[in-house]
Amino acid sequence: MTSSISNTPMVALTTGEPAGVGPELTLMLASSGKPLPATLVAIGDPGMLAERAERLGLGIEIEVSAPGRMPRDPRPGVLPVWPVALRVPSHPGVLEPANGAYVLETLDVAIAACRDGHADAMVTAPVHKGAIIDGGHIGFTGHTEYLRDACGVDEVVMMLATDAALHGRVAGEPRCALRVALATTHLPLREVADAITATRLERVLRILDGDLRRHFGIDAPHIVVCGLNPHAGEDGHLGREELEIITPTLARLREQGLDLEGPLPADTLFTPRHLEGADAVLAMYHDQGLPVLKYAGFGSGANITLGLPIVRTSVDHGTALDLAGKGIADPGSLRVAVALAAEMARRGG
Ligand SMILES: NC(=O)C1=CN([C@@H]2O[C@H](COP(=O)(O)OP(=O)(O)OC[C@H]3O[C@@H](n4cnc5c(N)ncnc54)[C@H](O)[C@@H]3O)[C@@H](O)[C@H]2O)C=CC1
Ligand SMILES: NCC(=O)COP(=O)(O)O
Repeated sequence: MTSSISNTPMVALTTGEPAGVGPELTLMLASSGKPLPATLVAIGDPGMLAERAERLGLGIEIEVSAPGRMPRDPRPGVLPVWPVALRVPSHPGVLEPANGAYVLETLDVAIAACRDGHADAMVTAPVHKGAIIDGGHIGFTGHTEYLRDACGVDEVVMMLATDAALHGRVAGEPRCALRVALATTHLPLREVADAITATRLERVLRILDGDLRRHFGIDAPHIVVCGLNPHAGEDGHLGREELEIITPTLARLREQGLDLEGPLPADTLFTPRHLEGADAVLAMYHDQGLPVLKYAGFGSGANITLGLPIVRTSVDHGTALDLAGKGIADPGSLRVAVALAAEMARRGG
């Protein structure tokens, strides 16, 4: 048992799709010389990581440890790695679906470490959903849903936040401080409306309210909720989900003490007047909320899975295959995700 929350939290960092930027961002972070508020252990193929470090001229030594164990004396310039073997060799920018099983194994190692108390939190570098599915893992849609199932909970909530919004409520927060949670995650747009049920919305809002208190120290979160349809349905003329599902669910939860506003038309919700005083926005679907978030702070935000019994954060971007192996991808979001995971772990997970 190596986790020591009273000192520096121990963060297990999965290195993600091996053909993407995850391995090099991990190495860049570990070799930057800038202090991190966590002790890092990377999970991935040690040979691949050593090869990428050499390719990019990053002066960092890979030190293999047995999963769950840390070197007694973590040293600068040395990255501890819990090894998982690639299934086939990996080259930057070239997807190999056979490595889907490798990627999922790195997640399993991190989840087990968090559950067994060997790590205080997990941070994930990006995976390529298509490659994992093409590798035969048909039901895979993303870390969020994989973690939900692996941790045996009914519902989780994906929330992304810009850096300024990550550390609790700050007086005079800049306008770009945004937390955006999603009522639905990775599913075809065609299926979104059917997925917006009263049961799902109620679970999502309870998790969001509870985890804003637990992880972000916000006592009475004010949550602003988007409508699903244009103009929030225009009184039923442009869709009935607001009248039949969203409005009644919000009313029921308000009676139980949640501080909810909406449903508001999503096109004008993301303006200063509505965002002022909002602790989070609940968007109905992925591309309703995330483009705004990424416009406000791409590269310096983080993705948090709410509703889990463990702490998991991630980057705000994907595998960036076009940049892989070139050493030009920005490690900013990974740094923010590690710092946030450490902060959440210190708050008690
Ligand atoms: N947390 C995760 O595992 C995530 C995984 N993905 C996956 O990534 C794959 C590619 O998705 P895309 O939609 O193409 O998004 P992407 O984020 O990989 O790329 C979009 C654009 O942003 C740029 N970009 C991404 N990360 C960057 C960084 N660190 N520094 C500088 N520029 C960066 C890319 O070069 C590209 O121009 C998909 O399979 C998707 O499912 C996407 C988002 C999150
Ligand atoms: N766009 C965010 C995203 O796709 C992240 O998904 P996940 O793998 O963290 O579930």
